[in-house]
Amino acid sequence: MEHLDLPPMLGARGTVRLPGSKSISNRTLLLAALAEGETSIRDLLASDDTERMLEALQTLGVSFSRDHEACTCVVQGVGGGFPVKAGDLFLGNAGTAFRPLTAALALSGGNYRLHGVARMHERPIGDLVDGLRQIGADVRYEANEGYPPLVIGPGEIALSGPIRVRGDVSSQFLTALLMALPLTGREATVEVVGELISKPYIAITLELMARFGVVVKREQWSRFTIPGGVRYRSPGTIFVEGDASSASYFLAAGAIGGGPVRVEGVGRASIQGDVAFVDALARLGARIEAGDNWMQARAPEGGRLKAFDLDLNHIPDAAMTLAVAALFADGPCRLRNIASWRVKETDRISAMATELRKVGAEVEEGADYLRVTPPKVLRFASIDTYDDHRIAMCFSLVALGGMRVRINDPACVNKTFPEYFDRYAQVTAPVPVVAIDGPSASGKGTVAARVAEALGYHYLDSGSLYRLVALAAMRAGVPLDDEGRVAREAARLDVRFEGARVWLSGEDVTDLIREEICSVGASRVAALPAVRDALLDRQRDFRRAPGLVAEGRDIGSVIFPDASPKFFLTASVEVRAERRYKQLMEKGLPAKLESLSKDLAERDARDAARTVAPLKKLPDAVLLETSDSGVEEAVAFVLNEVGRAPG
Ligand SMILES: Nc1ncnc2c1ncn2[C@@H]1O[C@H](COP(=O)(O)OP(=O)(O)OP(=O)(O)O)[C@@H](O)[C@H]1O
Ligand SMILES: Nc1ccn([C@@H]2O[C@H](COP(=O)(O)O)[C@@H](O)[C@H]2O)c(=O)n1
Repeated sequence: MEHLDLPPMLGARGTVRLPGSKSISNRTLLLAALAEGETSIRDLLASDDTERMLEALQTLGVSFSRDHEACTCVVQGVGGGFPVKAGDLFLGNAGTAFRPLTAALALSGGNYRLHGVARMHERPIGDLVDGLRQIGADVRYEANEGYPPLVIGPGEIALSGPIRVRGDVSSQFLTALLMALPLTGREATVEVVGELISKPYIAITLELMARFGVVVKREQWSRFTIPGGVRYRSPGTIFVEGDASSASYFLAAGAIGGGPVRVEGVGRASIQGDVAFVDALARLGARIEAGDNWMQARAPEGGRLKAFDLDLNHIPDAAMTLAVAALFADGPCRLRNIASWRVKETDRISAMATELRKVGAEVEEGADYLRVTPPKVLRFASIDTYDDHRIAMCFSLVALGGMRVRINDPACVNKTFPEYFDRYAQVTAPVPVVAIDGPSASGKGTVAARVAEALGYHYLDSGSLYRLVALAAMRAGVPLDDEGRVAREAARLDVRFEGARVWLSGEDVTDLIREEICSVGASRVAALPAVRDALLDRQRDFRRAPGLVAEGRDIGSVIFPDASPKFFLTASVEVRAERRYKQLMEKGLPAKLESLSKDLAERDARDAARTVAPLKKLPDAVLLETSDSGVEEAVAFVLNEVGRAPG
């Protein structure tokens, strides 16, 4: 499976222009299609869910033209029911397309089949179908009672009493009925059974219907009346607000990562309920500012977010972002009244609990709540995303805790925000890595350690890990060409670095691993792909704030390909052999110049010839030839490239 590795971040700061709201985009497309006249929709979201809606409308005989660059779509309304009276519609996992189209097609007098991806066929739709059947609609289940796929025929529509629909599973059932009922041309009343959840989404529906000329009379949140004889009429041009749910990731990034992070395209004047996310974030101590169409978040005065216990029924989607923000709170947090999570793209309560535990949180999962106790230290985790865009987006925030995180199947964000990770990269600052690769005894270690000290960064001598593996394998009697067994030694290496000293299973082996037997052994085990794999994460874990200087053979190519700057440090083989000879003599270790020179040449040849992560100068690495220059000059050169004057 594809994955995206996000490095640990130093913080977040900047401005993001948001893509159009999914909820507004798909409602507006349907209303524009059903309306009389031409509607120019500006700032329309381009994502999987809107594509499914547009494909369906095209199949149903609605014509439109799109300017992808300008995010504009001009829809020629059909002025009532759809002209095409038969069709097979695939709607992916787009609830905002599936539910409203079900109701509109049930009142369009044709024969249709609606289906989607496997998960869509697990998401309940029975309450909507029951509501439609009350007025004579012909809607049948193709497979499982209460779930898509659906088969729709021309029903005998009769509006006598109020239509009763449950409001406590998904507010989209009510939205679907409300948007479709004007197609009957008659007065219709809908009564909500049970407590209506996610009310702000109904507010969006009513607001958009009003913009298309149909004003619904609302009594509390339990009774809605559509007047008789009304028709949708195009408002001409309509602007789609930025997506308030998508804003939540960036606002949380500002609150966790210092900020300020500002989002543009949605603000206090929004019709989307999820703008209330900033109020929740303010309860966590984040410093919030907002205007009509922008919002901004910064970290709390004291830096850390406050623990919370909140009813989040009104912002179910943005609430997922708070579940991840809880990892950064100063105590256990409770997210309440979120039962609707269970019937979304996946069972979000269960999925979030599973993934939060992976990064080290203690999580209690209830039927309609989550209690998240933040870990003392975040753990690296490979986050499964369950084909759920919001899980991918909200877990990207883990990297702001200074811990790298892997997001599996990152393309799932295409559902609502295809450019999410690009925008995320624009407002986050990864922990910097300076990479120094080069052949043996070129001076990488000496230079890298000095540069790290000057910058106040951490230091990784990756070669010492291969030396340690060779030593551990030799001690365990494992032949150095037995890839599986050597890799197991690498995976369970019990190693501790303390300043310049290295400890293997409690023993100081600093000098031992510098002996030629370990040098040669290291270069042999380093050619084994399974061994390199086993040491990958161990090396990546060295990337911690405020930064890292790492040296080896594949730092710039494999371990930290995003390192900047990268150096290739080298010197002639004769010069390097002499340096190594001198170095070993000074340490009182045995050495012969001729055999050192031969060994170095052989190691270099082996390192350069191996199939995995061979030693080579990368096109984006700066060459540093030190045959005729000293350590001070090399250190000054690197610091200068890093943008820091040697001092
Ligand atoms: N530019 C230089 N001029 C002279 N001596 C140098 C220079 N750079 C490093 N040295 C010396 O060369 C010796 C070998 O350097 P060092 O151990 O840093 O190399 P290395 O590339 O890290 O080796 P290895 O790959 O084996 O770990 C050290 O004693 C160091 O002081
Ligand atoms: N990134 C790296 C680092 C080292 N190796 C191999 O380990 C041997 C010892 O490394 P030193 O830097 O301590 O000399 C070296 O000869 C390489 O074979 C590596 O493959 N990748």
